[in-house]
Amino acid sequence: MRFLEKAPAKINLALDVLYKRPDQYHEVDMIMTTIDLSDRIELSPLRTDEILIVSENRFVPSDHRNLAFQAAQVLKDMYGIREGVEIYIEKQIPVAAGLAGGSSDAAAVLRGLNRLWQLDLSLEELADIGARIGSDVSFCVHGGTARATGRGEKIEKLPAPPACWVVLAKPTIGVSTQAIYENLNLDQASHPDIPAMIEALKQEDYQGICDRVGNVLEPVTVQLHSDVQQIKEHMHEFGADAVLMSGSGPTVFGLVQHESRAQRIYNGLRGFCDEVYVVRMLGGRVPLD
Ligand SMILES: C[C@](O)(CO)[C@H](O)COP(=O)(O)OP(=O)(O)OC[C@H]1O[C@@H](n2ccc(N)nc2=O)[C@H](O)[C@@H]1O
Ligand SMILES: Nc1ncnc2c1ncn2[C@@H]1O[C@H](COP(=O)(O)OP(=O)(O)OP(=O)(O)O)[C@@H](O)[C@H]1O
Repeated sequence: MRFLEKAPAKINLALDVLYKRPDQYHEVDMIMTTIDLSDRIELSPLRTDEILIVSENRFVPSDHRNLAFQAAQVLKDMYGIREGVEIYIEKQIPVAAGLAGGSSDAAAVLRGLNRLWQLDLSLEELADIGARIGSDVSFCVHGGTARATGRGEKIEKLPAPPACWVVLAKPTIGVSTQAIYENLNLDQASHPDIPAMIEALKQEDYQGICDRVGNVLEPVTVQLHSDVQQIKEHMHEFGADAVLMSGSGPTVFGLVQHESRAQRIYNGLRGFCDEVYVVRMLGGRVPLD
């Protein structure tokens, strides 16, 4: 028997950093939402007691460095499971992009193994376990739209944004999340208004959401990689209603309400950027054109 799980990417509609903690992590306040760009995870029981990672994507590690491997290992250790599993990862989310691809794969493995191994854990319990693997994993266990605080592991559900299209453009550079946090100078940061963003979500106020997107990590990544700024400018030029870098980058997203506009931005950006995607915001409540 095989168990299938979808592992959707996330974007940060707002990302604020409050201070650096003694444990070297940063206290954050973020609004995250899942988008319709997903990896597919397939879990198959093995006769041998091992965790096997299979993926055709050459950037995906096939050993303990894979967050999906770590998710399976944590569950095995915690619950004394003496069964093996093959984890097949069909990768659609670009790697090291700021879209939480690895974290979402790990979250999908937690949800899937909870079923396969009949552990009967709640999403909250799985999210707590996920926090041991990475700061974005707890959010990815729940998906949807949420405020994430602490180092990212404290999750409060929020209403989904109004239906809209998301254009993603990833420059061909890799970004280390750790390096971006280390280069952040909080004295110079311009902080997004998180309560106002939450209010806009509650009011289903698309323009309000667009007006309030903000990411304190964006200037840090832009300083190191000028491509990110260029892509942002092109997205604005081609008519996006809001433009922001996701997470620690380097992927930039643009929001629009109409598919025709999304297509125009896509066509315009293809000239500058190899990896461009048009996807829907997940959990939108109004039918899209
Ligand atoms: C940038 C975001 O993706 C926004 O959603 C997250 O804050 C980062 O989440 P992540 O990639 O799951 O991060 P982790 O794997 O837990 O941490 C990677 C590194 O990022 C830095 N880090 C991460 C999260 C956080 N709240 N403060 C940090 O300073 C730490 O140096 C850490 O060693
Ligand atoms: N399942 C996985 N898929 C992709 N990369 C993985 C996975 N597990 C571990 N990695 C490693 O993690 C690194 C970061 O990849 P990932 O795609 O998760 O980054 P990201 O989207 O920037 O994450 P985040 O937004 O959570 O900071 C990669 O360079 C890769 O070596």
